[in-house]
Amino acid sequence: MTRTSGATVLRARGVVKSYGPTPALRGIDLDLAEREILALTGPSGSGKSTLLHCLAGILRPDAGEITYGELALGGCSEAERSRLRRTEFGVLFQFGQLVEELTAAENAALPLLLTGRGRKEARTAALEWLDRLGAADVADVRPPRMSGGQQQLCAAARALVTAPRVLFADEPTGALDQLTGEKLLGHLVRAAREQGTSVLLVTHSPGIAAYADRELSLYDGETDATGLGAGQRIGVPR
Ligand SMILES: Nc1ncnc2c1ncn2[C@@H]1O[C@H](COP(=O)(O)OP(=O)(O)OP(=O)(O)O)[C@@H](O)[C@H]1O
Repeated sequence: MTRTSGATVLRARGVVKSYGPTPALRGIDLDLAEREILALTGPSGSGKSTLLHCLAGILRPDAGEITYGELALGGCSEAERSRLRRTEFGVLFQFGQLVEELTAAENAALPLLLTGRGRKEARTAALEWLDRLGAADVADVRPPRMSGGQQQLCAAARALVTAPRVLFADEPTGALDQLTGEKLLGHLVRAAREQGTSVLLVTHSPGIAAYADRELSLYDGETDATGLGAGQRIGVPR
């Protein structure tokens, strides 16, 4: 059992988002605590990815408020939101979206190079992260020669190399077989806990959600009838 500190790092209130006539989120409230790993679950089309994109500052909600610490994302310019994603947030998607021409170590070092760190420092940090995530053996391999699991480990190293306060992971194991997926999650969760990163984890899989401290379920753009996810109703955080 892992205790969170309780301080809220990311807060959503009344978040609404539609795509043209299609409502995706109908007024979501959510709190992510420091060091917490929160699983966002629910059926296909329930709004999980849309919510993750809003919380990460990638999409702008139509209504409602999202705050990161004291900072209201709605009041930030695009440039400020990009800076947040480079420095405070990490993102990991179903397909790692690695640069094929670069090795695993070069891919993992990219976020540090983009924030102006030196090549040597960035490479050292990238190698450390690949090692922590169990992918040191592919450090000098390019993505086309890696397995799907190795590619996701490399993408996870890239997402964590800046020591983000929040990691947004959207179905990070969705393209992997169950065993490889659970191995990736095990590494990811341990690494996040070690450095105190909060994680918002979108998943369809109960096996993967079990790695989280708490679960929030979405149905048709809303949290369930009580306004609390299944995990909250049964008294999680575990
Ligand atoms: N770019 C888009 N344009 C139009 N409608 C969209 C777009 N993205 C999502 N939607 C719609 O918004 C709703 C929520 O979709 P979203 O992808 O957020 O759900 P999800 O729970 O993440 O689904 P899945 O588990 O299948 O990824 C769905 O009705 C979906 O069809």
